[in-house]
Amino acid sequence: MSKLDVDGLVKRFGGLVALDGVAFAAAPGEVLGIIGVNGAGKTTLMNCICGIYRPDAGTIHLDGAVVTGMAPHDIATRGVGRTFQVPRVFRRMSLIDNLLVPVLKRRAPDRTLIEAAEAMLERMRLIDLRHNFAEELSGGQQKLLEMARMLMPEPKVVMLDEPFAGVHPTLCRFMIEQIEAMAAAHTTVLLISHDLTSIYRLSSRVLALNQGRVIADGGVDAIRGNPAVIEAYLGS
Ligand SMILES: Nc1ncnc2c1ncn2[C@@H]1O[C@H](COP(=O)(O)OP(=O)(O)OP(=O)(O)O)[C@@H](O)[C@H]1O
Repeated sequence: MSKLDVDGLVKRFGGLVALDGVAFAAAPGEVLGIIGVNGAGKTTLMNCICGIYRPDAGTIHLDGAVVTGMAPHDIATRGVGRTFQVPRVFRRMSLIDNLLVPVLKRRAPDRTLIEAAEAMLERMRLIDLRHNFAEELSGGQQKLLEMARMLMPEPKVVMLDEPFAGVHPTLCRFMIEQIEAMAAAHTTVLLISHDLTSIYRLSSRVLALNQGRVIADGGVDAIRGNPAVIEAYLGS
């Protein structure tokens, strides 16, 4: 059984069908790139998987269990983490405290937990700023902090929404290494990006969406040459 199975997913906003029967599966250690022009339904798909939106039809299985329509915190507890297009950090909290938020409801902030948070900040090259407020970080650093916070509860599935948007190229390269490390640790990674070069470099498979439908699902070479994908991009 795949880590994540999505079948027949439909999401409507009034008369607009944002997702129209989306189906795919993603396995542990796989980086599934999700591409599509503006409005294709990429973020809506993530919002349905992590419980922010309740789908109108379809099912989402996580490790074989149905999680469709569950509340975001329940889905997070089952091992799904995500980042947002515009990073959502706790601006007036220190970096260390930002990292403790997702784990504190499970355990008290003992020395081990603080050491784990410090190790994560070390990994993300943010350790020297651990006592600063999150609002003091640059936009790219806030994206790293959000990634670090997402990883703290050791999620099995992570969804990254435009991690490279507006980020300095050096930081982008570092983020790419971090995403490769997540996959190497058998995490299932769903990666939305308009940066097709990074998507093609990182993804083991790519899902192309257009107007809420999957128009292609396959390896990088197959997607690159797929006439429907080329048409969707050139026709926009
Ligand atoms: N909360 C909402 N209310 C109404 N319409 C919405 C809502 N969220 C998304 N939509 C619409 O659903 C469609 C899909 O949007 P979505 O944000 O999922 O696309 P996307 O592929 O992520 O685009 P982008 O690359 O611009 O982020 C769009 O037409 C969008 O306007």
